Amino acid sequence: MRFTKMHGIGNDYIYIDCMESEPESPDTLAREISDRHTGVGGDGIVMICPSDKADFRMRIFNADGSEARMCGNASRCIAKYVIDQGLTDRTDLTLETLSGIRRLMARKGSDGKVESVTVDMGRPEVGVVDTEVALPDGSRHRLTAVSMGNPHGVIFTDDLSDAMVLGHGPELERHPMWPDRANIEFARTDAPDRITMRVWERGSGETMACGTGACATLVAAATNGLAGRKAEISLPGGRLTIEWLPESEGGHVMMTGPATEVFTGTYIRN
Ligand SMILES: N[C@@H](CCC[C@H](N)C(=O)O)C(=O)O
Repeated sequence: MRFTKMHGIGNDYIYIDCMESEPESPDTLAREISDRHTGVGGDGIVMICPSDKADFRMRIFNADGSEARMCGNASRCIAKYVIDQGLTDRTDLTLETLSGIRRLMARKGSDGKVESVTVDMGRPEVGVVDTEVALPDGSRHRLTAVSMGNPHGVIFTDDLSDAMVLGHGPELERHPMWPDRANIEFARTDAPDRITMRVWERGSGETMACGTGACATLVAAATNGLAGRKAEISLPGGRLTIEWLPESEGGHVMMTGPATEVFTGTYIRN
């Protein structure tokens, strides 16, 4: 099976061109091929498929085989893939996801390849705001729930240590407050337009970046009065610019960041 390894600020997936056919059991494939010791290694797989509603369709599976409804970093990488591979000659595209249709606007660099992409991530849905969650170890965390088409719990804290992220992320992901687990963001507001965060992703563990997570964090920060509606979000793998447009302009969240191809290869399924 041919694949392309790509990443969006370190959030790495194995991209499979499914314009002709889809692999069997993509959930099992995602678990096998994402393994960093016995597979290619990645945070999951992304399938680029034809669509009858948009220019292309995305399916994304986390490293544990669960299918996700949306992925910000993969949306940018798909724009790069389909444009650089000549599957389209347009740079303003639509992408069907399980959470609806998203608009991708790509910019090319001097080498003619896509360098950065802005994604219209749609309207966020804010759930509980600044609610206390208690864990069995006695720790208490205040979180704000935001859906960016997938579920996020954002915790504002100055403690971005491993003890916090790796120690509490797994339990918070599976807290009974979520019907279907959630992605957990640990964020510190450095200024009204600058936020630093780490993310514990549902189904993949800590990743270098999460596009939907960065959007959810900006929305949670603005909702809690901790930031304005536009900020640069720094993640372990790099930076994204996130803007939550005013209600008068539709209230959508716009995400801008790079997309990078790493290598291509052939995976032999046993
Ligand atoms: N890394 C992604 C989100 C991937 C899916 C997520 N783990 C989920 O299960 O919802 C991003 O860049 O948005």
